Amino acid sequence: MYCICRCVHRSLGASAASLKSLRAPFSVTATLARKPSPQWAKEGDIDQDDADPGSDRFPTRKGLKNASESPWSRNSRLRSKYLRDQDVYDQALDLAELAYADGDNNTNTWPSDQRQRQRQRMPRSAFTHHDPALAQVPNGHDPTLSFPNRNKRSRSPSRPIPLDDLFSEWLRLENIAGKAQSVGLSQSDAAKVIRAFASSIRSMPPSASSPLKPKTPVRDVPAARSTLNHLWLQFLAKYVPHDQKPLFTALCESADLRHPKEWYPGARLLRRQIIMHVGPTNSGKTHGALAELAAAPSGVYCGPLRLLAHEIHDRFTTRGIPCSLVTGEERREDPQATITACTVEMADLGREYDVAVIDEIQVIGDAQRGWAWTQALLGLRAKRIYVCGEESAVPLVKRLLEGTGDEVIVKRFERLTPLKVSPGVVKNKLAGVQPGDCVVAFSRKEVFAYKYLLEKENPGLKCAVVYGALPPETRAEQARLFNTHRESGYGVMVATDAVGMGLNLAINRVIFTTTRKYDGVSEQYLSISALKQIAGRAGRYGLDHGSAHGTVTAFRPNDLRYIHETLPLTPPDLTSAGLQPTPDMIEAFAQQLPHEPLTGLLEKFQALARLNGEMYFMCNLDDQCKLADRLKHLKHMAIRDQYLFVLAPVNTRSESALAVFVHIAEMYARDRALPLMALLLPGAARPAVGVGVGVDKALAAWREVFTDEVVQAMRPPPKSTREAKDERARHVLELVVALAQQQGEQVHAPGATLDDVRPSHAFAPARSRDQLARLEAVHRGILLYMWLANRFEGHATFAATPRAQAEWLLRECERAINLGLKVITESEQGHGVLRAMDQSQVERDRRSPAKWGVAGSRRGDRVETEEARVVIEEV
Ligand SMILES: Nc1ncnc2c1ncn2[C@@H]1O[C@H](COP(=O)(O)OP(=O)(O)OP(=O)(O)O)[C@@H](O)[C@H]1O
Repeated sequence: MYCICRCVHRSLGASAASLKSLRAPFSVTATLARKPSPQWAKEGDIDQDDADPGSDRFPTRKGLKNASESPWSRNSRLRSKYLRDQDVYDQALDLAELAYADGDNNTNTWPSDQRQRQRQRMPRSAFTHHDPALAQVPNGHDPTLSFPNRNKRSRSPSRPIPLDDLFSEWLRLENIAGKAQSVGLSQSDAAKVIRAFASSIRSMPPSASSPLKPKTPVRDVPAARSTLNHLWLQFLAKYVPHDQKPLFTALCESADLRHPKEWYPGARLLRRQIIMHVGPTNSGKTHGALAELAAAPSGVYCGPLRLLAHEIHDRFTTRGIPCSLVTGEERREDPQATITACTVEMADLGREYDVAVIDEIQVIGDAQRGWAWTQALLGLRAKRIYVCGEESAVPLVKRLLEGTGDEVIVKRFERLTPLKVSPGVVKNKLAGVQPGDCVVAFSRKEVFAYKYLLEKENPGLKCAVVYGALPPETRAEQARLFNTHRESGYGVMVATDAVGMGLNLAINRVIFTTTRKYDGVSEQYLSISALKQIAGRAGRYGLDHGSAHGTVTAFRPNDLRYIHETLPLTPPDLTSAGLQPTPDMIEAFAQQLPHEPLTGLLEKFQALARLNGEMYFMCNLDDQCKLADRLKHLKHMAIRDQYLFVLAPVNTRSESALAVFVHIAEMYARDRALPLMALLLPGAARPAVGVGVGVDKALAAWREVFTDEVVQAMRPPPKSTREAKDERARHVLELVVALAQQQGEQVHAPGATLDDVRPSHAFAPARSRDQLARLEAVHRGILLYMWLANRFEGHATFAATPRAQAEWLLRECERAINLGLKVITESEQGHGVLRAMDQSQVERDRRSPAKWGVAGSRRGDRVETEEARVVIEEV
């Protein structure tokens, strides 16, 4: 008891007033601490992902250093990684004791990365804003129960669960311990408050209207979660230091996200007709919606990818229907157009349309991007909205629109061509791959390894490739090569799961190299939805793929078995839609905490946000927090601007991408011009500008990439005219001049003439995989620059680069990537990668044979079971 009191005392810091106000409640919880309730505090209550505390994944919040700056940050936070076992509360106390004994009471750690990952428990790579390829349902029931590593959030909404289990899950998913700490409680105090809360829930008098009934399994899980959230905030308020209560209340009000329908009064004034086109892939649901859009006097298409927005834009314009294009990075306004093709985040909610199309609605449940679909669904001002996607979204969409007065009509579609699962694996493995096949792997490395091996094994065969890091335009070009393989020779497509959305491919057979994918934490089986989406690419209706149906198969029997069992299943219904705070909300929130850096604001907003948990979840703000952490030195940059910056699509796992991001932000904060070229000089995977690159160097650098050899190798495109070349040359000159001016130099260097840079290409084509990766990074850098330039149009930082110039550079970069893909010949390294993969796969399968329901072990491709042998012989 003495220990406990000492911990509490110390953790409360030096403030006597706070101590006074907190002593009473904590003496109660300290008593409770002797009667732990392990069921409610078992493994997983607190983040378990054990990572290096010094790594970027755990940004340390150092913005405010002492109690006089902010009482919210004065208490110590211990690393929750220690708190993983059964009795979180006792351990918390022990650790607090240890920490204070070490004098380590300034450890200020906020494991938001783990928290969110635990919360969503989904493959992060499956749906990032860089590569939103395939929907993994982060909520709802996953019936692939016979397979391990299934989504841990999965549970049938109708199956009652014990209150204890629900509570444990809620603690973990909502990171309740973290939330308690974010309002100023130390970790040990937070643990005690949680226990007191648990106790109060258990002893609550039964009420007919409450979904929480002591000792009774919970039936309505979403409602129960929502009730817990609500009660928890009320409960927590009691432990907030007295002088902080008004602030706490005001912050809670600013973070109230319970009524998103009311955010869009314009849409609420309309009585909209929502027509849901649902069905499997390749069922014509988008085709039908686009036909309605084409016939409408005005309208908008909202798609999940830049690639799709471009495709729809091209489709309309080639048919003579004027169409504007709006993506985060590009804007091509046609004054004649009444139709717009855009990415869903860019949907204009201020404009009225006759018809709108929202594609791939199931992404509404995505942990990162779901908010954009929620916003489009609730906020679009269109008389008729066609909502296309999976059947799993129907119940959620209906619930979201209840009470809006909108009419919801559901039209169901069937696949236009049958999809068959092959009875056996691919005969002769790599040698058995034929033109029209799409080989699916799950990393860029594997894609190139398979490309190399397939081309080696099958002389004369060429492989097109598609993976997430490729620019959309390059993916489209690779798709074109594959679709015209009789002329181009690119008979086989090797792709990651990025192939699952947005490309019209004449695939006859999809071959899975594996059905497991690393999700950033561990290897998981593909979800039903992801499997269907990829497999469904086979047998595309209307394209000549050489068969009346599509086929799906695998190289390995285990994978084929998974496909056989999983493909007929129905994806679980989505249970909630994503929400994300708007810049206005963050700004209002920030006004109450004027000294708090953006990272802290985002963390606190998440901690205090109130949502209707029956229908909504808060989108993952991990990446935004990471980016915000990188901007914390820019103290004079307005919070709103910082927030807009951190919403930009940046690969937070790439240090060079982060460096480019920070560099642009620094230039912005100082109101300094930053021509795009300054980011792109050779060797400037990191920003080069500001380190004394002069005109001579710049010109030399340009000459380096415009070598005769490169120009010869690239050959001007057939359509290239003298004027086109001159235009390019002018761009180059302008860029050089802009760079020179930015360096405060005059342009007097010899060589600054049109002739010198004609015919010119900005980038040399990649000749190796590393060079290709560099070009891909440059491409992402250009896109980031364009994205920010669009948000901060007219600002001095971006004014130095006209949009046309940026687009030209983008196209040039894509050109170099496209050419690179044609000339790269892989080394033996590829073989090594694949062999290693193969071995580890075999090893894994051997270690866990029973999980398949396959009784037997594997040797290479042979499965030693009667059943499997039959399968193989059937081939
Ligand atoms: N009525 C039709 N006439 C001609 N082609 C059609 C028709 N309906 C669909 N298609 C073609 O069939 C293919 C699949 O259609 P669509 O893209 O609408 O399917 P989907 O169900 O939206 O599938 P996915 O989500 O995979 O794109 C497209 O190439 C489309 O052009």
